[in-house]
Amino acid sequence: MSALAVTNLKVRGLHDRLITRSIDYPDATAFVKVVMLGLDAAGKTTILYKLHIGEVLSTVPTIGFNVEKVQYKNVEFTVWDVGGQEKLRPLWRHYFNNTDGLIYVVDSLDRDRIGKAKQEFQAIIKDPFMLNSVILVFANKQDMKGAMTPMEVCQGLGLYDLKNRKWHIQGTCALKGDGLYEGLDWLANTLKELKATGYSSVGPSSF
Ligand SMILES: Nc1nc2c(ncn2[C@@H]2O[C@H](COP(=O)(O)OP(=O)(O)OP(=O)(O)O)[C@@H](O)[C@H]2O)c(=O)[nH]1
Ligand SMILES: [Mg+2]
Repeated sequence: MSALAVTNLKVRGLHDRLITRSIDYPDATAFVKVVMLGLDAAGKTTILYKLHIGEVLSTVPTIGFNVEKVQYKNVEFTVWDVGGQEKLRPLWRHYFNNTDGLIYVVDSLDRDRIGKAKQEFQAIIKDPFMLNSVILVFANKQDMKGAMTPMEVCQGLGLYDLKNRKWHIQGTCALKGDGLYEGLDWLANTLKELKATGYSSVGPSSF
């Protein structure tokens, strides 16, 4: 867990859900909490900082979590990036409460572990705290030769079999930033639509 993440959490953390204007992004009018999960080395931390500061940082495997705010249009996303190593996965469920959306990141080059990625994914979305959260899958590392296409990742995770869930898959390259904002666009629009239809997500997001 980085010192930066701890500082952010303590100073800006839980009170964020209670305020209507953000210190970080004063023009934001909607606030959502997103948890970003996936197997180790899928690219979660790279994605988080590409979105947060627009740069590719040199990463080390995350022990614990990073949390940062990202604005897209009028929406302020609080994105929790949780370490994906096997020994850390039992801790994922501690981040599920009050979550509006799941971003599940897959290393599209890692054909050997797509079965494991599916197993972990299915366990997350069946958790009682995640039953109402919308699902955005990033089929990451699309820049790599031999990477699975988003459709292959979709089949690999069993997305087509999901019933009564809002989901979307997006091919991404975190290093270049390709696809990341398209994914946030879908998340923002989908959460807005749900709110407009009176469907209440578990989190107190305020569109
Ligand atoms: N080629 C390529 N490499 C990427 C991409 N995204 C991330 N990587 C690389 O993948 C490696 C792992 O990235 P991380 O962001 O640390 O992965 P993580 O999902 O946070 O891993 P954990 O913290 O262990 O769960 C790093 O060397 C990144 O530079 C991508 O889109 N393309
Ligand atoms: Mg990480």
